[in-house]
Amino acid sequence: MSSPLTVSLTGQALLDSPFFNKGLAFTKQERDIFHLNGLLPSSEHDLEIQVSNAYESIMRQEGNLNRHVTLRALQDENETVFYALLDKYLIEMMPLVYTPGVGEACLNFSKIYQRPRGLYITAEHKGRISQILASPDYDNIRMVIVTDGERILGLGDLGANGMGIPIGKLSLYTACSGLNPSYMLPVTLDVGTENEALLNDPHYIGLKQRRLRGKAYDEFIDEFVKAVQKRWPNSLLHWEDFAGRNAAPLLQRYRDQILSFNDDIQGTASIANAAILAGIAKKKETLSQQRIVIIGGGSAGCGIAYQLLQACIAEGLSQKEALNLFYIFDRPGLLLQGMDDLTEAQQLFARPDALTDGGNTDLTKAINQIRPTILIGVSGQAGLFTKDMITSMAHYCENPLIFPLSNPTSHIEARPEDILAWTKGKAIIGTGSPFLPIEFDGKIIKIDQTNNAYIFPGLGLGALACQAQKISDNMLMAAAKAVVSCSASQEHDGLLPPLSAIKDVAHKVARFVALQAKEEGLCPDFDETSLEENIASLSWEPVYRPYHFAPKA
Ligand SMILES: O=C([O-])CC(=O)C(=O)O
Ligand SMILES: [Mg+2]
Repeated sequence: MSSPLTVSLTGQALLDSPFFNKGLAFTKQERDIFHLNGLLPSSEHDLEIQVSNAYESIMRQEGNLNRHVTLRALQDENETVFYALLDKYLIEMMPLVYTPGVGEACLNFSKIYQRPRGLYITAEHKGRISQILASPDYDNIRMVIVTDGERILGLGDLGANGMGIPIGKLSLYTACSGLNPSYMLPVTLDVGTENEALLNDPHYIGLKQRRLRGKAYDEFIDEFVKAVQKRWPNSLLHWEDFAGRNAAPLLQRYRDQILSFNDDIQGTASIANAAILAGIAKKKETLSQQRIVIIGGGSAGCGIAYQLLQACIAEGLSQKEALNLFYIFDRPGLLLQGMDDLTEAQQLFARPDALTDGGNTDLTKAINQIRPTILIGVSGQAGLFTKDMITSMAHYCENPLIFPLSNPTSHIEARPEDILAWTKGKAIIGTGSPFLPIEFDGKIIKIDQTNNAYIFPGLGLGALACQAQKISDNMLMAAAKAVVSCSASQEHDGLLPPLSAIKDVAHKVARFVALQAKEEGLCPDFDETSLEENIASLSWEPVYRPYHFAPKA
């Protein structure tokens, strides 16, 4: 039996606490001690029955959105049942809690909003952020997941409705790595929105003003980061779904000041890197033999390019030789040196020479000239990979690696069944959102969900467990290598380990990340023999522990 927990809540307040509530699983004795008599029907149910009831009530709902709402209501009622359910049915529940279900939830967030969870810090709270964080409810926080809602998946600016994302990511931290949910805080920085539909929607829950920009935005973010650092000096700040224009500058500004990472830039890059390294190993090739086209030069696209560039350099290429392998396309077409308004990240990859014959802006023409071996989509634009593009790619490359990574499913650049048909089953495919295996030519082909969910749970756990001062590029590379090594040790045909192994992956990622931090001198107080103990102290299991009552001190 697990060790007892001291609890000071009683009566309705105990039933209203999702972390402590056991619902019908409170024993007769607990019902006496915690003043629950009369508040619950007589029957005592165990966790197994509660999970099976919850599963049925979710599956009874029609469609992802209703199922997401039912799951979220369960999370707000009883976190033990919620996480025990995720444990048992992770493969079925992940697309509801996470992409694509969470995308639909964010689009409808104002309408499905039920109970508060996490913090909404708005532009009106400027000057008072520390006060908001000061509540004793947040004494144990070790992980803050923050968004400003400007680039929610591939859906764009959803303002405060983007809160679904940090909540969903937090759920996966616990489901995949076991991090204690009471140590995590989802935060939305509501600095306004440019989304006209939301500004005009009477149901919208967020601040109805245009986004803070420039100095006002920077000052607001700075107040928030400093308040987080002061309140929780040993915490990790996870940046999520900021627009390209802010994501990279914020990461650069703060990555050496506070333990932090940007999941869209670094987590997505790390998993794309893992899948690509596994893919080229399968083809018995090296990175230097690749030509890499990335469609979408935002945070994810440049992040992927940057980490692959490091991998090429580690393989022995000079920076110049390595840069020559990359072609990034964004709204103006192929990124070229001298273009106006390139971000710093884009400038590094801007090419010296244009393509000929319209290839700069016509993707099929570009494919014919570049003859890429790897095509990555992080554009957020559904259907951008056309049949012409993909058949051209397969014409020049026997087994092209094709990764339409945009989320949710409705925004994918091409559906895997089409890519398989257009390439006669030759393409090696990874997607950002989940797809069922596809039957092609009598064979069942697994589609790897190349999603940062393979990386961030273990990365966060590992960085906290070794008390890293910051997250280095090599720690992200170590995370990718951990995934590749899990994949190599499993019997399967895909590039990535099966999703069913995601917990083992998270623990291996955590170990690789912590050891890499140690090697780089980024965690001077950490002794690797205490890694498992440190991980255990951050972890939690969805089981009921016996409760002892003690009044609040
Ligand atoms: O949330 C996901 O599924 C992956 C991700 O970070 C994004 O698409 O922004
Ligand atoms: Mg994201």
